[in-house]
Amino acid sequence: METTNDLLPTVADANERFRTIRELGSGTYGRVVLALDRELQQRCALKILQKSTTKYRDFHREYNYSIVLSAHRSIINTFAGRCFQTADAYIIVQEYAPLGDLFESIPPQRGLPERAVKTIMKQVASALEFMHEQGLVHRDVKPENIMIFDADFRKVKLIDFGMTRRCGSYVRRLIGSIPYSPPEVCDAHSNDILVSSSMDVWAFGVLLFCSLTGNFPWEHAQESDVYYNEYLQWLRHHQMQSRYKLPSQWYKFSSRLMRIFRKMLDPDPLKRCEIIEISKYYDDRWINDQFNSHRRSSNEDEGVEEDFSSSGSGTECNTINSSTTSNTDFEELTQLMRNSLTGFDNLLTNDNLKSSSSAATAKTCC
Ligand SMILES: Nc1ncnc2c1ncn2[C@@H]1O[C@H](COP(=O)(O)OP(=O)(O)OP(=O)(O)O)[C@@H](O)[C@H]1O
Repeated sequence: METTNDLLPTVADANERFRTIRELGSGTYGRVVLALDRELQQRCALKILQKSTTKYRDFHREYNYSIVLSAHRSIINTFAGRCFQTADAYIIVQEYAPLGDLFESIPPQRGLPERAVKTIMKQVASALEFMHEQGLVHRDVKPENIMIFDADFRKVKLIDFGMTRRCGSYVRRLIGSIPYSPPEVCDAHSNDILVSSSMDVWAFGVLLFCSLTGNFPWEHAQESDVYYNEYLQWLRHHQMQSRYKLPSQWYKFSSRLMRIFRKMLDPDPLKRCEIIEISKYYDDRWINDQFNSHRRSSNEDEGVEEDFSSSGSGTECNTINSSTTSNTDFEELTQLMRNSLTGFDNLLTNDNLKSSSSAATAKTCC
């Protein structure tokens, strides 16, 4: 029998201790509010998981992982002693991130400057590496789950351990996928999917692309997706050492960055690199100079790039500007995903969704 009173103190009136200030976000399983802890006179984030929609087992798992992982400097701090439950909900009390999440900071169709992305990715990679060392897989790496604490991105933290599972365990296949889902999840035939840290590596690669471009590389990592298929064709030719035109949405990246993309975004999970691999690339230039809209000078030396001038059957390479590089619109698609997370009723009333194939896929994670 499940018991709910062994883990958290039950509070009759949460308002006695916490004053709600405003809603910070909502997701599949609950909502997050900014509150003032009256006792400590400190602002904090309350993640409210309704008992009607959250099994005790799921809350218990997320709570425990959140506490254990708090030890890492790039993972959100969960205050074990302050969490509580009411008659209706479990409340996880966490430190408040004043600058919101990374999604809100990425300029759509433009992306963040290379330097900022490197600063962010170093921290996210370190957090994921820590998780993987503990034998845990996050399974929901995306910009909405990376919180920002300062304008220079020197302090960012990973949140949301609701999907986290032990490496080597099995999870039920979900219907649909999101752009961060790896191909083995998108294409899963069996009902049970083996959890592996390589899932996070794939999502990290997509996150890297999104942060640098403000676009998604594809909507789904499936051959039926034209952008994914283009990437796949290019990758296959590259592996056979034959020349093939790099799809235009990858055109701005240096050959070094394309190398790490190939290692992280390998369709075969067994061939994917570890998260730590990225650390070998921080000193390299990631964006080709002529495409770097954030650069100050245009006349710096360039590395030798691959495939740019070769002919092939891939998409025509376009000059980089906001319209030609946009494949899957980052802002629209992520907004669709966010809207969908607020409830299925909203999905049906949102005009945007009616014309988008992502509607049915938006409710799931990798
Ligand atoms: N500590 C925090 N400080 C500030 N905002 C936060 C904090 N935690 C969460 N949020 C906001 O609330 C949103 C949802 O949080 P969270 O991902 O934990 O909920 P969820 O229900 O698990 O969401 P999802 O279904 O998307 O995984 C985040 O994207 C973020 O914008």
